[in-house]
Order: sequence, then structure tokens, then C-alpha cells
Amino acid sequence: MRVGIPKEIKNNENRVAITPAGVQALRLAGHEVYVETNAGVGSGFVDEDYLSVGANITDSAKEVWDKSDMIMKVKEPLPSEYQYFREGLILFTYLHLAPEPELTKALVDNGVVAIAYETVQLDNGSLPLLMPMSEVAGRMSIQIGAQFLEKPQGGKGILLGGVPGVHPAEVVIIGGGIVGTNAAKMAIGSGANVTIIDLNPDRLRYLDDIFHGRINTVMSNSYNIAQAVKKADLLVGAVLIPGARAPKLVSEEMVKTMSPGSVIVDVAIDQGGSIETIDRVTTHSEPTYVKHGVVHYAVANMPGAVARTSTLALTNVTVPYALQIANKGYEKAIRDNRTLAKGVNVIHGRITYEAVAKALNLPYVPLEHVLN
Ligand SMILES: NC(=O)C1=CN([C@@H]2O[C@H](COP(=O)(O)OP(=O)(O)OC[C@H]3O[C@@H](n4cnc5c(N)ncnc54)[C@H](O)[C@@H]3O)[C@@H](O)[C@H]2O)C=CC1
Ligand SMILES: CC(=O)C(=O)O
Repeated sequence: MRVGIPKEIKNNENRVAITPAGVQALRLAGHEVYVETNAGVGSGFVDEDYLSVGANITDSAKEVWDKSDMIMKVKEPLPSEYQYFREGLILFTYLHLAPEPELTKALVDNGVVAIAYETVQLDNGSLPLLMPMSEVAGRMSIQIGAQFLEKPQGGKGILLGGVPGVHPAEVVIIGGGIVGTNAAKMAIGSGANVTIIDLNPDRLRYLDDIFHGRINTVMSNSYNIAQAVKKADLLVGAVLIPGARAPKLVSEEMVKTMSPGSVIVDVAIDQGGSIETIDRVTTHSEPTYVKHGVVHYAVANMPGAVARTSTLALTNVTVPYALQIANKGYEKAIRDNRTLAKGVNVIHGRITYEAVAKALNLPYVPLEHVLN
């Protein structure tokens, strides 16, 4: 198979979908790899690194897309890339389609086989291709929050851990999954008071165990969320219902109760965001805006800022699946592996991921019906 790696074009997206080690693995399995020139530079990989393991370096994005049977990316294609879509092209990347009607339409209309990293799901419910980036974003959410709590950055001027004789900050995390757990680790390490809110009592039990009582665990309901939000200096949005639009758990009224200079980091923005006052996606170039006196941060590609770490972590998990697709072809690969099959969001002009179809109010067709 011919596998293409375009350079990412989203704002400050410095990750790349493959490392030289990944190219080598594909080449050893007999595949051709086309890498757009400078695609790896933001992650510390130069063209020569890819050439030395047998990649073809290509000058134009168009050539990479046109020559390849499968495109591997990091972020969802942007409108300027929709022109490259064609019948039967395999697209393996983060897609987050629930808040993206235009992208979904372009994939459906052009017959692209769109396999989304974020919905590849093991039988135990975990999301192996989302997990490493959630680890990164969860850890980053606290360092970003700490930075924007500083007075010159628009914050209220408090240190997360306080100092002896002065209260630490209140950090409230809604969603105790991978992002939430990693945020909690960092927040506890900084000395903050940490509250995690989740819907799943078993998850709360687990978090209480692993953090040895150093966090407050709270059941998710609007009463408890309102109480916690009011006292939060730093609020982290970290909920997920796989494939679906994020539920809006924090209302505008709740945000108004936060004290001026508090900070919200809505990591769940890639699924549409979980805070009502987050009405736009922000970028690494302009990461925040202020509403009701509260600093709002809603960058949908947070790991792009720590691209070296993120590229290595992401490709550790994506390349084994890419190899299955390349070795067997997409149809056999998804028939043989139901974990990978869960990643198929659009195929042969149909939406085959129910939560995506529901979020966009479009018809859903089970994958089995499309393949038979
Ligand atoms: N902005 C960015 O750059 C990045 C965003 N993300 C996003 O962060 C979000 C969280 O991802 P993960 O932690 O990996 O998901 P996860 O599935 O590990 O955790 C989600 C948690 O939310 C909880 N939850 C669901 N509904 C809830 C509710 N109503 N109230 C409270 N908790 C609820 C679930 O029980 C689960 O524990 C996703 O949208 C993911 O795509 C991840 C990486 C980077
Ligand atoms: C998961 C995701 O949206 C990201 O890593 O950018």
C-alpha cells in the first residue's frame, strides 16, 4: 500500500503522523511511504531522517494526497484539504466529527473511508489511540491553568500550591477519565486542593483509591457542579461520551458565580466543549478570551504545543493499527479487528458511528450493513 503523510496545517500543530521508526516499520512490511517535505520538523525530525529509512519526500501536499491509498494525519483535515478527498481513500487520523458537519459531509459525499483515532475502542471501553494525547492534555491543563492564573496573564494572581500560611488554589476537574486523572496528578503535585467530578461511581472509587484520599471525589449532577464551580480558581473540562458532542455541564449562570480572574481550561473542546460560555475554539496563537471576568482557554490541539513528546506518544499507538490496515487492506483489517472497526466513522458514503450521526442529525447505518 502507498501511505501518505502530509504536513499538518492547523494553527501551531507541530505534530506529525509518523516518525522515522514508523516509516521503517511500514517499509519493512513492503509499503511505500510518501512524506511531505518538512512534515516532521516541528517534532524534531528532518527530511533526511525519513529518507534514511526509505521514505519518498514530496514537495507538495497535493502529491502526497493524490499518490496515497491511505493518508495518516494527526488532526482533522481543514477545508483547504477537502479538495483531496476521493472515493476509497483511507483517512486515518483524529476526526472529532460531532461538532464538524461540513467535514462530515465532505467525507460522506466523496466516499472517503474515515477511521477516527478517537473512537478506536477496546472491549473494556478504553480508547487506545486517544489515551496518550489525553495524558498529554490532562497534564498540560494544569500548567496552562497555572500560567493564566498569573496576574500578567489576566488571572487573579494566585499560585496553585499557595505557600505555608496561605491557602492553595481550588482546582475542579469535571470528568475523571484519562485527562482528568492526569490533570489531578499534576494539580496534586503542585499542592492545589483538587476536586474531581464524574458520573461513574466506580471511577470515583478508583480515583479515591489511587490518590489515597488526597482528592475530593464528587458525583456529577448540576447541583454539585454549581457548588464546585463557584469555588474553583481553575476549572478543567474533561468529560467524554465517545463520538458524541460533549454535554454542556457548566452553564453561563454557573460561570458568572466564579470570582474574577479564575481560569477555565476546556479540554473537551475538540468534542464541542462542556462549558456554556465557551462559544469558540481558540488557538495556540490566541489561546484565551475573557467572559464574565473569567479567563477561558479552549485550544483543540493542546498536544501540538509539546509536539516532540506528543508525536512519539501518538505514533507508538497508531503505527500498529496502520500496519494492519496497510497489510490487509481496510476491509479485512476492520473485519478482523473489532477494536479498529469501532474507529470507522464514515465509509462508502454512510455514517457508521451512531453517536456521530445522532450529534449531526444524519442517518446512521451500522458498519455490518455497509460491509455485507
Ligand atoms: N483539547 C485537546 O487538545 C485534547 C482534548 N482531548 C479531549 O478530552 C476529552 C476527555 O478525554 P478522556 O479523558 O480521554 O476521556 P475518558 O473517556 O477517559 O474520560 C471521560 C470521563 O468523563 C466522564 N463523564 C461522562 N459524562 C459525564 C458527566 N455528565 N459528568 C461527569 N463526568 C462525565 C466519564 O465517566 C469518564 O470518566 C475528550 O473530548 C478528548 O477528545 C483529549 C486530548 C487532547
Ligand atoms: C485528541 C486531540 O484532539 C488532539 O490530540 O489534538
